[in-house]
Amino acid sequence: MVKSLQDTKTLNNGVEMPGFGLGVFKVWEDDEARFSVQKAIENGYRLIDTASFYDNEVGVGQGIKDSGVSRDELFVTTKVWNEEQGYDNTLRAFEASMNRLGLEYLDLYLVHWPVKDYYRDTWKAMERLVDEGLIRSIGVSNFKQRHLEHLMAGANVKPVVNQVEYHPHLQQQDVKAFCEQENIQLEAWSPLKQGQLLEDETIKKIADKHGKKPAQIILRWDVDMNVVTIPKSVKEHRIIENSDIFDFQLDQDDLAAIKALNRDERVGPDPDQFG
Ligand SMILES: NC(=O)C1=CN([C@@H]2O[C@H](COP(=O)(O)OP(=O)(O)OC[C@H]3O[C@@H](n4cnc5c(N)ncnc54)[C@H](OP(=O)(O)O)[C@@H]3O)[C@@H](O)[C@H]2O)C=CC1
Ligand SMILES: O=C1CO[C@H](CO)[C@@H](O)[C@@H]1O
Repeated sequence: MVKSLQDTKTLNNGVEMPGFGLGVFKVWEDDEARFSVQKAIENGYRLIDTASFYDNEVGVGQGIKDSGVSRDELFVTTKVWNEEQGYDNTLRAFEASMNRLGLEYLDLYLVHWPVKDYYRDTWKAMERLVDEGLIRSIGVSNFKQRHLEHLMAGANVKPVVNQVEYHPHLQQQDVKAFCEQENIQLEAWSPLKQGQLLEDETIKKIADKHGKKPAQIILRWDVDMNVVTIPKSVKEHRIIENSDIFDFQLDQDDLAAIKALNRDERVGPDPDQFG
């Protein structure tokens, strides 16, 4: 169980991954990405989640350097975008991401979406990059059980993480259970449903009960569900607020009330549309 911002999960390859981090989707300006990343790290975050699609890897890399925290204390994730998939393309995309980030090695590289006919070749390239010592761990994002099974049937390396849309309105019971069975760490994207869950009456009531903010209730729930979470904010006070979730506990009534909020409702695409 993660009990502090710095606590880690042990992945299926033995690597330690922070249980909580910063996401930077829609932080389109490098200066803003640089600021958020620097502030997050200064305030104790150790996991940063970007993607080549977010077009801010340069800013993320600068924020990491500005923070002054040593590279081996940080856990940096980026992702290979859909148009970059396939064996040779992935090798090229990885090199380009690393040049933008200005890093010598990457902690976690994810297949961003299970693009039909490509993701197995993408994976082969990622396995090669692990062999070459350029990436510590590889994983996937937006994979359903059938995608994971298909990938693993032809893989030498098992994915360590599956990063999926996950929040009280989309509790992903099936994929969560499969990942738990396979020892693949689930990671939540859009944990706040891009802000849409912050006005939910049930969440607000639980927040009032604990003297916390709605975002903190949702993020604490992620931690309790054993799901790594990466809320995005570009505001320092929210970056701090989002991580201030380790001084209280949700009780059984809270957990039951949040469980009942599930509607299987997405804010992003359904992975089925990629094949
Ligand atoms: N693998 C994938 O396909 C995907 C991965 N992701 C990853 O997941 C991360 C998180 O998801 P994301 O889509 O950004 O959405 P989130 O669910 O993290 O919500 C972010 C929104 O909530 C606001 N917010 C954050 N904290 C608070 C707070 N305490 N109080 C009020 N408002 C708040 C932010 O505004 P403000 O910045 O102004 O504070 C922003 O508008 C992404 O940044 C990205 O790294 C996201 C989508 C898809
Ligand atoms: O990472 C991402 C950001 O969000 C988009 C949709 O909301 C996703 O398509 C993309 O995977």
